[in-house]
Amino acid sequence: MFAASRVFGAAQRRAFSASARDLSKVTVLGAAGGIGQPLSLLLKLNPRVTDLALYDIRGGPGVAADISHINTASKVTGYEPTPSGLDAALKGAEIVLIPAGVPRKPGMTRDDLFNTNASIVRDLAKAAAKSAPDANILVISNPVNSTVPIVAEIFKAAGVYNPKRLFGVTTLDVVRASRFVSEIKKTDPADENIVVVGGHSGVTIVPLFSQSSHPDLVGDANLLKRVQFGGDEVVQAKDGAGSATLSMAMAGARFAESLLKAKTQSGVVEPTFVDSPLYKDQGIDFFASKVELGPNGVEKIMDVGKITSEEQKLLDACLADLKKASCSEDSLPEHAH
Ligand SMILES: NC(=O)C1=CN([C@@H]2O[C@H](COP(=O)(O)OP(=O)(O)OC[C@H]3O[C@@H](n4cnc5c(N)ncnc54)[C@H](O)[C@@H]3O)[C@@H](O)[C@H]2O)C=CC1
Ligand SMILES: O=C([O-])CC(=O)C(=O)O
Repeated sequence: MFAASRVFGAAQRRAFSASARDLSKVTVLGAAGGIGQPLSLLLKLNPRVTDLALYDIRGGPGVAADISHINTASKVTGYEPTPSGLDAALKGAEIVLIPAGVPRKPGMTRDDLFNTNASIVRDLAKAAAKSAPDANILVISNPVNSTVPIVAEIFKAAGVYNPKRLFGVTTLDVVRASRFVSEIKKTDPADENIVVVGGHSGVTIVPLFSQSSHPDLVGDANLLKRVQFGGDEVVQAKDGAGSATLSMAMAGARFAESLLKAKTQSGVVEPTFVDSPLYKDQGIDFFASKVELGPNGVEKIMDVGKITSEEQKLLDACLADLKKASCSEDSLPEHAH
């Protein structure tokens, strides 16, 4: 038997019993993909999820039929790739995860995905603005630094934008940084929680080791490169077969779990790429920093805090890059406006 109890600890199962009456519908758009399938699997194992809706332009019902046989309580439904299927998948969702879109191949940057993924995310955002305007929208599709602002624009155009409910999922950067540090320091990765701020590509990914229990790692060029270009490491190793999927599924499931937990618990904090006041005066509307989550989504956006001069240089490079990304939002496919 493969039970949720083997994956989730006793404390989580107790928390589940307390909140079992809460219905938590979670929708995955792009559920049959490399990320979508393991992400859906992990969500099926999460006792806080009561209703799992799986949508893809191909294969959603098949993945749903498969996952629905797992003996956890949640209901799993797969939807046909039609406008009404998409609307039904979204109706009543509390969380919508979006891993729909194409992944990188070696030699590509995340920005090279923009032309294809911007329109995919735009169309899904339009459907979400109509059928799940109050849901938390968790954007995984790359380039995250641009796809998140696209969702904001679509929700604004529909008159339903709530900045507290839109998140670019940068959790994989935190997961990687924590893992890489634990390898160097021979610690339990579960005890490491490295703060990563900025965005989700190359130099916009800024780990703040000075705020960890290993401040000596500031200036470790190899570690910094692994954190900033961890995605490329996987793209190269997969050699044309895509980018990170399994680690991303874990990271996406962790972020969804944090949001669900934050409905009933205070003090849940995750770095995430949100509509942020921190650098608006520099023309940067979206920025990832530590965010306290709550029942309404974003509860509190924290500033980057105390950092070293070396980290400040990394942050300056990040801000310059994010500023370029913001300026080029005018170059969204014209239909995104
Ligand atoms: N935020 C992050 O940290 C990470 C983001 N990613 C990004 O996630 C995205 C997905 O990656 P993979 O799952 O590996 O790709 P994949 O190609 O394996 O899966 C994508 C899925 O999206 C579906 N899809 C395409 N258009 C759709 C639409 N209009 N509606 C619904 N579904 C649609 C496809 O049918 C496919 O099943 C990529 O853009 C990738 O760059 C990947 C890793 C980490
Ligand atoms: O590198 C990619 O293209 C996928 C991604 O965002 C990551 O693994 O961090």
